[in-house]
Amino acid sequence: FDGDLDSDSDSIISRFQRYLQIDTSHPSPDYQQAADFILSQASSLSLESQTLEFVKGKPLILLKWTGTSPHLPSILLNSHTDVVPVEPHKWSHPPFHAQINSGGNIYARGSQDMKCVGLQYLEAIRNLKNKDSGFQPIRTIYVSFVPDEEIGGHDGAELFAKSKVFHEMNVGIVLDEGLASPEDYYRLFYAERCPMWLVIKATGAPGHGAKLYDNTAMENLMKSIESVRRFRASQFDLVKAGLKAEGEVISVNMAFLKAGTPSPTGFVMNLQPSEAQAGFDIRVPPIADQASLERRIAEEWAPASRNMTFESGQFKQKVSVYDENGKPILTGHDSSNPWWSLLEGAILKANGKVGKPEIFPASTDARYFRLRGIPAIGFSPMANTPILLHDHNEFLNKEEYLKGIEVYVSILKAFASFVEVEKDAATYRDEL
Ligand SMILES: CSCC[C@H](NC=O)C(=O)O
Ligand SMILES: [Zn+2]
Ligand SMILES: [Zn+2]
Repeated sequence: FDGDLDSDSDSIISRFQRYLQIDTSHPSPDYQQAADFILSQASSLSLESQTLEFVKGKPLILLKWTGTSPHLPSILLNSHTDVVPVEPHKWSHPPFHAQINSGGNIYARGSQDMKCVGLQYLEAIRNLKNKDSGFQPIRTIYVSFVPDEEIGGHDGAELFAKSKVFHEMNVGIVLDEGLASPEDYYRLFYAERCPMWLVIKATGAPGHGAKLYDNTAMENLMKSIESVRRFRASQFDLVKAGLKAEGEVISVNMAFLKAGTPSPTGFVMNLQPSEAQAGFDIRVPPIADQASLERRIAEEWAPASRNMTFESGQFKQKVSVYDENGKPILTGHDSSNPWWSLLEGAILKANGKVGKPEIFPASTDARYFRLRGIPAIGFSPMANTPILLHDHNEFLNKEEYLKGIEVYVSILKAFASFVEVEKDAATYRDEL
C-alpha cells in the first residue's frame, strides 16, 4: 500500500462531512453523487469495487478486500446511502451542510442514520490498511452501500440478498445499523419487529350536525381509536415500568386520520360524514402472539358489527421477519453464535461497553440477510448520544464518530482473523 493516508482526525471528519453534504433524501435521493463519492473513497483505499444496478438509477456499491483464505465465509458490512426527508426550516443548522458546533456536534440528516456507519467502515479499513498496521484479513471483507432502505429496501437490499452476486459472496456474517444510545453502552440488535400498516375504516349513517344518534362513522371510528389507545398505553406501560424492552412490546402509533366533507373554506361543519378512517403504524416483535393481535383487530379495533373494515399491508408479505414456516428469524445472541461473542469481545477490547441484546424496534435491511439464513447484527457505534434518527437536528459528536472507527478496527481485526471449523448456518440461529 502506498501509504499516503490522511489518518488525522481533521481529514477523517472532513470526509464524513462531504458524505453528509450529499442530499440523498427521499423522494429524490442523489444516488449518483453518493456512488461517485464512495467509489472515490474505495479507489483511495485500493479496494475492488463494483456498481450493481438491480433497478436503474438506484446504484448499489459493493467493495471488496480479499482475504488470504477467500474460501472462508466472508464478512459483509452493510449500510444504506439514502436518508429520510427533512423540514429544513425546523432545523437549527442546515441539514445538508454538516456544520460542526463549538461542542463538536456534527449536524446533518444521516449523521446517525446511517452515513456515519458507512464511512466508519471505510475509515476502519483505511486504518487497517495503513502500512504501520500491516494487517491482512484472513476472511474477505465486503462493504455494501445500498439504496432505498428508508422506503422498504425492495429495490436495494432485498434484490441484493436474492442475487447471484450475493450468493457467490458466501457471506458468513452481516453487520448493519443499530441505534444511538443515550447511555454509556452501545446497543446490539439480533432481530427486528415486523411492520404492519393498518388502515381501519368506519361507515355510518350521515345526518344533521345537530342530531345525537348512534352508529355514526365518526363515533364508530372513535370507539376504535379509544380501544387502540388503551392497548398502546398498556404496551407502553410495560416499557415504562422496565418490564419489557422497547423492541419486545407491540407499538401502535396513529399515522393519519381522514374524515369529513370538504368545503371551499375547510370542512362542512353541520354534516356528520358517512365515512371515516385512520391509519396506524404497528410494529410486532417476532416473539409476539400474532394471532391474538389479529383477533384484537378484527374484534375490537375494526369489528364488522360496528360497520368497520380494515386492511393491513406488510404483515403477511414475504418481507417479514418470519421464515417460510412462520417461525421468527432471530440471530443467535449469546455464546452459541461465535460472531456475537467476537463482536462483544472486540467492543470491550476497544474500551466500549455493550448493553443487553435487543430487538430492533423499527425495520432495517438486516431482515433480508436474515431471511437468507445469515446471522445479521445491528450495531451503530454511538454511545452517550440522544436518539435523533428521523428527527430534526440530527447530529453526532465528532469524538463519538472517531471512537466508533476504533471500535470497527477492533471488530474487523476479530472478525477477519476468525478461523473455526465450519458449522451449519443454523448454528447461528436461535430456536424458540
Ligand atoms: C417497512 S420498510 C420501512 C423501513 C423503515 N426503516 C427505518 O426507519 C421503518 O419504517 O422502520
Ligand atoms: Zn437507517
Ligand atoms: Zn431510517
